[in-house]
Amino acid sequence: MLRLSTVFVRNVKLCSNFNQVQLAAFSSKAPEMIKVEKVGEKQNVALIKLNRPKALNALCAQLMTELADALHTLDTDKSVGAIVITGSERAFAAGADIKEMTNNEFASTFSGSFLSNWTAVSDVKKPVIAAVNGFALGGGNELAMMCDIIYAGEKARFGQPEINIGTIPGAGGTQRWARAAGKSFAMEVCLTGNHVSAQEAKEHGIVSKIFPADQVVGEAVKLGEKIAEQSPLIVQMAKEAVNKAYELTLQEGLHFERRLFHTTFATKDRKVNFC
Ligand SMILES: CCCCCCC[C@H](O)CC(=O)SCCNC(=O)CCNC(=O)[C@H](O)C(C)(C)COP(=O)([O-])OP(=O)([O-])OC[C@H]1O[C@@H](n2cnc3c(N)ncnc32)[C@H](O)[C@@H]1OP(=O)([O-])[O-]
Repeated sequence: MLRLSTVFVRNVKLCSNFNQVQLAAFSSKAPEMIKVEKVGEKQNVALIKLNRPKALNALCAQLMTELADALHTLDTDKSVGAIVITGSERAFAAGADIKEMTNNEFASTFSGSFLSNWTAVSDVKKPVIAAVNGFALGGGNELAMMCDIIYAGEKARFGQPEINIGTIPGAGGTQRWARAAGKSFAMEVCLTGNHVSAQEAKEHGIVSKIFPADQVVGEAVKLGEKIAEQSPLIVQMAKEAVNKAYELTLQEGLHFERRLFHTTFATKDRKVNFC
């Protein structure tokens, strides 16, 4: 069995070690590991590009802090109706940064707040679209699956290779694969570490559409623009209702949906578009 440290030596010359205390300093600085811009005809879609090309966008603490900060800012920016997260054509993200985890020990990891900001994507109220090219592995795949919609390039490779380095997915891989693709395929992905092609990912409900690599981001932005034309309030309700399907029983979910549907009749947004 490979140990994290062994894999690191074989595979990784990576970002310097950041500890959790140092991270607070990053939030006041301009981001270095992501690029954020407003795109689309009306500049109402935010495009976040993961930008650590030499490490295949491995998700180190600094990058995840910058991503969480950017998402928080964009979620409260009224000019933004949807957010697209992408990487490069070679890699969306090759996983959590293995070097940073090399010296982690059980007690400090368990009792501390190790990578606690990883859930930031799933806390965003606005729609988040992942535009995936190349490798989306480990935490990279989990990051994509935290998004609401995944568009993939023809050569995208998804997977949970954690098993190869003696650990398991830690940011939702076992749960989200099982819910989207069912037990059998989820087991195959998590127990073998095998890569999953874009086509297979689409067949198993992880990806909604596949495009040539150079069109994925553009198509994701177009989708973002289409969503951004809708009422932000109603979009938020629709997103929340769909997400409840993962949390509630069918009866509870149907009840939740009905109540939100009733609530839309109290909004100006419905009157403008309906009458
Ligand atoms: C709240 C809870 C939060 C929990 C969060 C985490 C949970 C998560 O589930 C755990 C993980 O993701 S575990 C991780 C799961 N992921 C994996 O196990 C995937 C590990 N990576 C690979 O298997 C291979 O790199 C690929 C097959 C992706 C590409 O192969 P290729 O085309 O032959 O390219 P190459 O030459 O190999 O790499 C190019 C450069 O990128 C570098 N780098 C790459 N990945 C890195 C990483 N994760 N890290 C750092 N660096 C990484 C690599 O070192 C090299 O840099 P160098 O300076 O030149 O040495």
